[in-house]
Amino acid sequence: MHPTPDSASSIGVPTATSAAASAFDVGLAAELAAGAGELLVKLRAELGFADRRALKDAGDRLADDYLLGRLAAERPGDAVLSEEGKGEQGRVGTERLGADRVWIIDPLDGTREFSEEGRDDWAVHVALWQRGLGLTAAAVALPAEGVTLRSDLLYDVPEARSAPPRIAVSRTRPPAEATAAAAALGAELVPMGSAGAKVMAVVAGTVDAYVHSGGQFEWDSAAPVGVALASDWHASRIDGSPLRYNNADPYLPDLLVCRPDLAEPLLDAIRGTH
Ligand SMILES: Nc1ncnc2c1ncn2[C@@H]1O[C@H](COP(=O)(O)O)[C@@H](OP(=O)(O)O)[C@H]1O
Ligand SMILES: [Mg+2]
Repeated sequence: MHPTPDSASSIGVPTATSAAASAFDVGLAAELAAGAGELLVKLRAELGFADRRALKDAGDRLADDYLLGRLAAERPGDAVLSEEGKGEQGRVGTERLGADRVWIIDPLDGTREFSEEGRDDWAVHVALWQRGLGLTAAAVALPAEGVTLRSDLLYDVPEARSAPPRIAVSRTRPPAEATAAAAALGAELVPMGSAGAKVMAVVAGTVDAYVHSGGQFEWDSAAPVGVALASDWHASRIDGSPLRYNNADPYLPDLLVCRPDLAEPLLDAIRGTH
């Protein structure tokens, strides 16, 4: 049973998810991501953009407190890995390493863009990792667009376009691999903030690929990758190996998310740069 997509807040159509995925977990992921997103939209309106540092800090704190509070209430037996969390719930925590169910959350991805007036490339990530199964539920809210993408909805891979491919990259640190891959494929680079916003631009068909390297953590990609994989988009490390989550060290420095037909050409081009 899948929730009916609400046309105002969701795109995509219901999809068959793996038997391991619980509709309740995906529903919670989407509710929490959208709920944190609403708080962040209000905060932006209240604080304004005069003090960007204060806005970023307040946003991180507000969304993290909300998500940790709701997860503690709704799923008290589960562990959490959060960018903002501290101690057992943060990057230095070890409790999650023995847990069977771990929520991997990025309360505010694209913090820089969140603090810039008029930008909508920022996101809230909520994913569930389960031992032996990997990512089984995921939601990415794009609050400034009023959209939440989720792993129980299908985001169809469109027909290949005849136009040159478009590759999303970090606005502030576009990796050399992406520049080289773009040159090899005659592709155009599209600078954008937030890992979540970039992966969602891929599954929405706005761009054809997202290439990142040079540093990132599990929370930056878990929920976006969970959404993309559930709809059969390609997601891997840039050497083609699988993305693995809930590692002792959550550093996960690179990824490629793209249309399946572009995976091999892009991986070949990236390999050529190494
Ligand atoms: N070299 C790096 N090291 C650590 N984190 C990085 C990184 N490059 C990008 N990221 C993180 O990945 C997210 C997307 O970055 P970008 O917009 O540059 O593509 C941001 O998450 P946060 O906004 O949650 O910190 C950013 O901090
Ligand atoms: Mg992030």
